[in-house]
Amino acid sequence: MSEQCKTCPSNGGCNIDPADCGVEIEKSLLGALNSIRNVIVVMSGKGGVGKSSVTALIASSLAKEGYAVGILDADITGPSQPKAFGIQKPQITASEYGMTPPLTKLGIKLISINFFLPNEDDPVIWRGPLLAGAVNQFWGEVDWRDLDYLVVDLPPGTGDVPLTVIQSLPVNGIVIVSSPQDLAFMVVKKTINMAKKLNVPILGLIENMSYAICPHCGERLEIFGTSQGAKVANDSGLDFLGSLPWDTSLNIMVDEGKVEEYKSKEMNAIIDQILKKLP
Ligand SMILES: Nc1ncnc2c1ncn2[C@@H]1O[C@H](COP(=O)(O)OP(=O)(O)OP(=O)(O)O)[C@@H](O)[C@H]1O
Repeated sequence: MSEQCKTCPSNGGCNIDPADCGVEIEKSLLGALNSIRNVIVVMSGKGGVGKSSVTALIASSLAKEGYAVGILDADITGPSQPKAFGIQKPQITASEYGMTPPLTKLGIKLISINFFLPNEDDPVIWRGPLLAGAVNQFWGEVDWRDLDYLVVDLPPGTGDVPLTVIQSLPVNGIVIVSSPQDLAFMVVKKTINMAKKLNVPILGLIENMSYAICPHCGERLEIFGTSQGAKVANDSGLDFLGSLPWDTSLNIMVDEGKVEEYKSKEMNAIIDQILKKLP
């Protein structure tokens, strides 16, 4: 493996000739022009509660408010941001200031390990230190320039990558995402305790898939069990940022790469709260 491949996030896992890939960059200038005002980390205790979708919605809502926004997809083994935003196989260019992140339709700067894999469905089978190394490179070797908000999508749980991000990035606030299942709340408490132990401010809890609205009668149905978000937040001394409904149109938009087009009054109310905490 060439020296250049060793410092690349794909870690030699692609087939591109190092002479053609454009990521050989002078270390000293990497990230030198970056000025990131707020780093928001989105965590969940358990997989599948909608953390990546919520990350995409937070970033999209902030971009719609006119802020300069980036997304660091730190869910290295299960990256889903490229699909949600419909960015597949972008040509990544680089300058002496680092890799230039591709832009979404709203102009959100997005970086994800998927951009460096030969095929988007290739698995990333790395141990903790390599995963953590990729995240550090995405932070320090991407040419983010001026951002009002960098939203970080973490893998679920409290493993190596969440620990690396929380300990090595200047995190301004954590958003915790859960869903109404008992198990999800049991594990979400572990996440809350981890953030508390590491002394990083928690912006609050969002309960996703909290309920569904019957398309026929408009009744609010608690399909995943009784909503517990407000109670768990209250018991843990956290602010409850709000609930998001199960909404098939969100599911479809994420699948079609059009998450930026999703409109939600519930999300708008959540963003208002986040902006009050991190203006
Ligand atoms: N509120 C919602 N309404 C409808 N579908 C949703 C909602 N939230 C998430 N989904 C869908 O549920 C699936 C899982 O969501 P997502 O990938 O965001 O979860 P995750 O917690 O990030 O998962 P992972 O642990 O694998 O990273 C996706 O297909 C997504 O479109």
